[in-house]
Amino acid sequence: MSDTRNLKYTLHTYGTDNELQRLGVWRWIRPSAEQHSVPGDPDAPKTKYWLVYIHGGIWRDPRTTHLQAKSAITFLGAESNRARIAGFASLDYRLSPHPEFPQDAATTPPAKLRVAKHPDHLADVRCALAFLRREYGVGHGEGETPYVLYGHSCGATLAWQVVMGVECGGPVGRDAVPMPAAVVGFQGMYDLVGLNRRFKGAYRDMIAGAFGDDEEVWKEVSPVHFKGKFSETWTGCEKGVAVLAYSPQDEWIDMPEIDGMEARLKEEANAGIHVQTRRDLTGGHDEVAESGRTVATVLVQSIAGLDNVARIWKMTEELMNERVSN
Ligand SMILES: N[C@@H](CC(=O)c1ccccc1NC=O)C(=O)O
Repeated sequence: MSDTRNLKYTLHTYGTDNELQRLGVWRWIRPSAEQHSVPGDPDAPKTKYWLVYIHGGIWRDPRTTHLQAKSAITFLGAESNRARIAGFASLDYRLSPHPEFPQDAATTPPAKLRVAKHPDHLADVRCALAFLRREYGVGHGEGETPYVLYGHSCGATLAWQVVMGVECGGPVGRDAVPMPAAVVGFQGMYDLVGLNRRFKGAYRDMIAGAFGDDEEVWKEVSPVHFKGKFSETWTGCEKGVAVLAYSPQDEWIDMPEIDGMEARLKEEANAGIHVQTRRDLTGGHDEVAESGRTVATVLVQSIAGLDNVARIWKMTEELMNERVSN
């Protein structure tokens, strides 16, 4: 099953200030053949998706890079998946300082310095997504290829912040950032204040390293406390899915983190937000991200979730048309 021979990897830079303003793309080597069609199933879904990853590392860990996506990509890079996956991308973004990896600002070239502060991380993620839209046609508009945005830990936070439209200035306007078809969070951080409180302040320094000391800011950027409406900021959400994937063996992120996000999203169930929650993954916090099999399985299920939503829309439209013609 594991195979990247069918894929060609390209490293792109989407910014010039820092070496982490880069992203990896894996595309099928042979030009896209006709879609496979499943014999006998006229309703077989035909949509292809890009899969776009945002890694975690609590906004600061230089050991985690876009290459973390590789293990799942090797599982999904089998020729048979060409029919459903348009390509893979994985983003790096500027990081905040990490106390175990100090840098000397006097001697380190600026492009290598890890001194990002919120909203730098998010501004980079948005630039990267706008880059994918320009260069690869990834997006939610007419003629664009839809994508699944998946993230691990703070990567899941960043994915939701894209959807929330958290203010971050930066060079990319809101309209340039394509909205995903699905948002998939693995071991996600959704409530920075609540998480830190439940862990008795253990995360204070890590979160402050990225967001500063003001807990009001932490709250503002936390998807659980989003004051707006996901159903309004997430263009196309009624045809999309939100997936919360969680392994209870996580030593860093507890179940209430998932419960809180699920409850927040379900507040908007009637406004078109479709939530799928899995609490049965296995492995510790980082193990989930490193397990290509686990990540790949959830991504395949997310695409199946999108297919279900598409099928329901199609049935509804057919029923409506019948009514009109009767
Ligand atoms: N390995 C990371 C720790 C880390 O990634 C982390 C720790 C606690 C809760 C969430 C984490 N990662 C989220 O992106 C570090 O040492 O900075």
